Amino acid sequence: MTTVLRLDGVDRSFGDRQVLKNVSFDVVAGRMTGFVGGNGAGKTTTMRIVLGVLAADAGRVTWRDAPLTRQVRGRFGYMPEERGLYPKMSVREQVVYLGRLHGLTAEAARRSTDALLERIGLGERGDDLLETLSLGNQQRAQIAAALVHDPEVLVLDEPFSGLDPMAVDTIVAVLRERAAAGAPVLFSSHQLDVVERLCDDLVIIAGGSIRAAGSRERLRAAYTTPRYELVVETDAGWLRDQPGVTLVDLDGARAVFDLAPGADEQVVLRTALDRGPVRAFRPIAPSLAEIFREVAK
Ligand SMILES: Nc1ncnc2c1ncn2[C@@H]1O[C@H](COP(=O)(O)OP(=O)(O)OP(=O)(O)O)[C@@H](O)[C@H]1O
Repeated sequence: MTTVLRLDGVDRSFGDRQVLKNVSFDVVAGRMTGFVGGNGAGKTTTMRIVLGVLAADAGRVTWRDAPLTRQVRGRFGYMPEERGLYPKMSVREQVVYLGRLHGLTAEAARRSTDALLERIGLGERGDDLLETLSLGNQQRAQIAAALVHDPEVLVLDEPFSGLDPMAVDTIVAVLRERAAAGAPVLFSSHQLDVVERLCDDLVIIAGGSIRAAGSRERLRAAYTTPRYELVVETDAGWLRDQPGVTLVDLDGARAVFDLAPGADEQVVLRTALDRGPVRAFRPIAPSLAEIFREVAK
């Protein structure tokens, strides 16, 4: 897996308040990286530094092992937190304009804009002024603006906020296509369910420090105890006395429990079978919300 974008020891203060502390993480080619943190954790500040809108006090941001230049950043697709399309310009006109700014010919910019607007469900609204669109549709237009020049990497600040579930699905599909075609996507969000569905890699920030980073599977394995669901036919209360078992939830014949490191789930299953029929026995993957609570404490 090739790292394309790397942050290495980035610090940033505003006045005497340090809001980023030694921020380091990698964005890998072809993958979707979710950048997750609570309000004020430092996501926007980090993304602004990546895009060169803000300078870091210390540390480096590199692109394919070389310092990030203005020219390289020109090949980035950016959706800033403050958005920034013109309310009084038509959607198509300004997406074309942004494509031209990024070096596309007029013809290429028009073609790319029309295809994108169609793809994200704004085909019929292209000639409308941005300000006449609903907030969700304005957000779709912002996504089109970030994608028009077929960027090599996408850096998106809260791309899903304000979108209805159908719009989220559309945008998720478009971003997945881009990632699969080679353009990695770094996106911030505090909608953990969306991040969970979308990202391959996760970076969790809290209080300006990176608390965890890596593939979703690795983080799942590293930060949570193995959890299982067992459904039997009679009361499952006997689980309480099983070595290594901590009951999380017991509802008659259904139990959810954590298993201590080294304890064998097969032993629990065999004990259950000795006592009668087993209707279900399965590991439960921890949700991203649980991992987040665990590492952002
Ligand atoms: N220009 C600025 N001047 C002073 N403080 C700032 C500035 N920009 C950000 N901050 C502070 O830096 C901290 C990190 O803010 P940032 O916007 O990066 O967080 P965030 O993770 O994007 O939060 P949110 O999810 O609420 O947008 C916050 O405490 C914020 O108040």
